[in-house]
Amino acid sequence: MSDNQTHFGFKTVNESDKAQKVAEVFHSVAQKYDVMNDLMSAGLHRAWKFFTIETSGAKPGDKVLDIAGGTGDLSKAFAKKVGKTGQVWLTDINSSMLSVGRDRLLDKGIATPVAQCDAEKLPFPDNYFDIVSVAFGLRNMTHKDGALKEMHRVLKPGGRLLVLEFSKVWTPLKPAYDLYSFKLLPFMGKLVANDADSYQYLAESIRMHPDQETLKQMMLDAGFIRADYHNMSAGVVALHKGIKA
Ligand SMILES: C[S@@+](CC[C@H](N)C(=O)[O-])C[C@H]1O[C@@H](n2cnc3c(N)ncnc32)[C@H](O)[C@@H]1O
Repeated sequence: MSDNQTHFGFKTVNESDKAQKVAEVFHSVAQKYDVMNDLMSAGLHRAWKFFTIETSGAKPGDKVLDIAGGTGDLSKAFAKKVGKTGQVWLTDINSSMLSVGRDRLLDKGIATPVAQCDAEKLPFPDNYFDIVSVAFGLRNMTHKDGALKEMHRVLKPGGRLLVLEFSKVWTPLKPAYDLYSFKLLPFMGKLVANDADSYQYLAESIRMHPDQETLKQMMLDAGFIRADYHNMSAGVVALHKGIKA
């Protein structure tokens, strides 16, 4: 792959085209995103997110940045933890996902700052947040190393990064997981969201994402210390955590 090319699922595309293609996926799925999440994971994504929040150690008064926050699941849970003295920023590059998220939070009585921004160019000062989270977002970014450096920059010394992402599944489960991802997922996407292609991209992008050890090394390379991960559901997802020194 040449310097200015990257992956969009299994396809090789110009770097300049990837963000647009990812944007089309999330504009298309935004309205059905939450129902599809529950359906595709049989509700498990709730447990993965619960574990993420508990691992973060968020406490009253903390400042939290939820990157690629989409429809706001993590922001909602963080807001409860940090209370009125804390701050949670729901951010995402995609206006459709963000407006679903903002409305959901407002419906729950949570008034939190919302900002449309690219994780690769965060509009926040250095050393500002106690916690940065990114759930199922890193996989979609063009320059993952640059995004990780930005996450490191905006964290205070001692601050934590939590990356919740699909990862490499336990090998004996791979055939069944492949069948599920490449046959059933696009079928469900077509049925519920009238969009098989976006869910085909989901399955492909998961396979192209760095595995547990590679992502851990990428976090260390971005400047994090004590980077480590915890597999969930046999490695279907992993929660990586790193600290800014
Ligand atoms: C699968 S959704 C995850 C939403 C939410 N975090 C959750 O766990 O339900 C991925 C999100 O990543 C966002 N995203 C993709 N590239 C991004 C980027 N460069 N910067 C910020 N957000 C991005 C998409 O717009 C989308 O809302």
